[in-house]
Amino acid sequence: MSSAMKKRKIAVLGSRSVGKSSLVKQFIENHFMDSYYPTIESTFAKSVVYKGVEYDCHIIDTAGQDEFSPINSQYAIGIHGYVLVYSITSRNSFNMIQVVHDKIVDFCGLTKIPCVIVGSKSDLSMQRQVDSKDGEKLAKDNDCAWIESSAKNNVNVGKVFELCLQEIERNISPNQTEPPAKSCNVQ
Ligand SMILES: Nc1nc2c(ncn2[C@@H]2O[C@H](COP(=O)(O)OP(=O)(O)OP(=O)(O)O)[C@@H](O)[C@H]2O)c(=O)[nH]1
Repeated sequence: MSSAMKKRKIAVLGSRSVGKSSLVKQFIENHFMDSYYPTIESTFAKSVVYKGVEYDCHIIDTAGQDEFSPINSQYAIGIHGYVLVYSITSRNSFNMIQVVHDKIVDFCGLTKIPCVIVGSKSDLSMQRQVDSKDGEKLAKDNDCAWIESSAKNNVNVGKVFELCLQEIERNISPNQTEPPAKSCNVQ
């Protein structure tokens, strides 16, 4: 890996069982499993070329959050961008997105975080509980990108991480390498 490569740390958050690990595994390892193993936390690395620039991406797959989960400083400090995942089959998981988003924003004392909101399991349209329009509106209200994806069918998986890099670059000034949350004052 060239040292000139830009390092970008991305945290994947959202409720339990929405498909965070499946999304990351499909992106990194190009495979999907129907079985479910709850995640504690894993980090993956992959170099991604976006708009002709090579990025050394470190992706942190987190344990699922609920409304009572505190936002770990690990998910706030040193993170360049966020992938916030809900399942289109779970209204509760959709409602959690605003909660998690606001916790990060509060924790870091920022008004905006580089973020893509992802409606996962788009192949399960018969069980849909969240309209695409609701997803789009939530993203617009929070000035985030939005997309629906299926890790199972490998639909829009690469696009999720491209959008995240796009949001990061939109927020970062040229040559700046430190994430905005560096100023976050936590021991
Ligand atoms: N049909 C379908 N099922 C999916 C998809 N993505 C994940 N799943 C299934 O949903 C379940 C949970 O997926 P995980 O990727 O483990 O979910 P997670 O969000 O990482 O779960 P935690 O580790 O508990 O936070 C598994 O049984 C997956 O096979 C998808 O795109 N389509």
